[in-house]
Amino acid sequence: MVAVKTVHPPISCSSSGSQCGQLVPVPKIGFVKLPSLSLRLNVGNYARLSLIQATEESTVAVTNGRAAVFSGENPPQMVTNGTAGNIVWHKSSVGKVHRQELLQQKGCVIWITGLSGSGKSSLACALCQTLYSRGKLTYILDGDNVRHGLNRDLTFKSEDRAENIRRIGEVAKLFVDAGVICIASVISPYRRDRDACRALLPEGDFIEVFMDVPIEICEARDPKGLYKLARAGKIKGFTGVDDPYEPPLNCELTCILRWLQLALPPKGNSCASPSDMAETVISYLEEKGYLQA
Ligand SMILES: Nc1ncnc2c1ncn2[C@@H]1O[C@H](COP(=O)(O)OS(=O)(=O)O)[C@@H](OP(=O)(O)O)[C@H]1O
Ligand SMILES: Nc1ncnc2c1ncn2[C@@H]1O[C@H](COP(=O)(O)OP(=O)(O)O)[C@@H](O)[C@H]1O
Repeated sequence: MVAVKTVHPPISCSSSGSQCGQLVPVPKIGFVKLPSLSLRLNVGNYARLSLIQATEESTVAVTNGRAAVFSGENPPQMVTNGTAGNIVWHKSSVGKVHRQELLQQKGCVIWITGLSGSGKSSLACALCQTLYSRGKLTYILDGDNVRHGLNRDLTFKSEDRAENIRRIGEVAKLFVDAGVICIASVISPYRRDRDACRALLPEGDFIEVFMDVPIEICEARDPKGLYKLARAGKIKGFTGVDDPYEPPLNCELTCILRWLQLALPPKGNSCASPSDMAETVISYLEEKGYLQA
C-alpha cells in the first residue's frame, strides 16, 4: 500500500459530504464521501475513492486504491510508502506544537534556488547568522555539503539531481516537524522537483527564494573555477552552460541582481549584499508569523 502526502486536487471532508479544498480534520464520526474522480497520487498512480469511515478528529489519508483515516495530530498507525511493508507510525506525546513552543518559532523551509555562483550559500549563511543572533534556530542544507554525505552516491544527471532534491526535501520536512527554520541552498534546476518538495509541506511552510542572477555574473564570479572547466568541456552537464535551469514561476521571494555595467569585471552592478537580502527574507518570516510560536 502507498500512503499519499498530497492529493491533486486537494480534498476536504465533512461528515456530510465532500468538496475541493484543503485536507482538513473530519469534525465528527461519520462517513466521508470523497470526490468520485481519479486522484493523482504522489507516486504517479491513480485511484478511485468513494466512501470511508471517519472517527472524531480524524485526518484522512489516501492509499493506493483505498482511503484511510487516522486520529489525532500524529496518526498512531500509518502504512507508509516504499517497498518495506508493515510499518507503523509511532506517535509521541511531544509533538511539533510543543517543539515550536519551546523554540518560540514555527518550522518552515526557506528554499533558495539559483545557478551556481548566484549567492545561495552566502544568503543561507547570512540568514542563519542573523536569525541566530535573534535567538532563532536554523539549519542549512547546502547542496555541496549534503553531496559530501547523505547524497554522495548521486551524480549531476537529471534523475540523480531529482533524487538529490527529493532527499533534501524529505530531510527539510523532518526539520520543519522539529520546529526548525530549515534553509535549503541548492541549485534545484527543475521546477517539478522543487514543486514536489513544496507539496510535502503544509501551505505556506515552503518559502521559495529565487536568486535571479544572470549567468554572466555567476560566471564572472566563478569562485570554484567550475564555469571555466565547463566552458573548456572538462565538466559535462553544468547547469546554465550545457544543462537546464528552470526559473520559478511563482516563488515567494526573488533576489534580483541586475548587472548595470556590462564590462568585465562585474563592478557597478545593483548588488544587494547577502545580509540585505537576508533582512528581506526575515521580514517575510516575521510578517507570516514564523518567528513566534
Ligand atoms: N554539473 C554540475 N552542475 C551544477 N553544479 C555542479 C556540477 N558539478 C559540480 N557542481 C557543484 O555542485 C553544486 C551543486 O549541487 P546541488 O546539489 O545544489 O545541485 S542540484 O540541485 O542537484 O542540481 C554546485 O555548488 P554551488 O556553486 O554552490 O551551486 C557546484 O559547486
Ligand atoms: N550579494 C552578493 N554580492 C556580491 N557577491 C556575492 C553576493 N553573494 C555572493 N557573492 C559572491 O559570489 C560568489 C558565489 O556565492 P555563493 O554564495 O557561493 O553562491 P552559490 O552558493 O549560489 O554557488 C562568492 O564568491 C560570493 O562571495
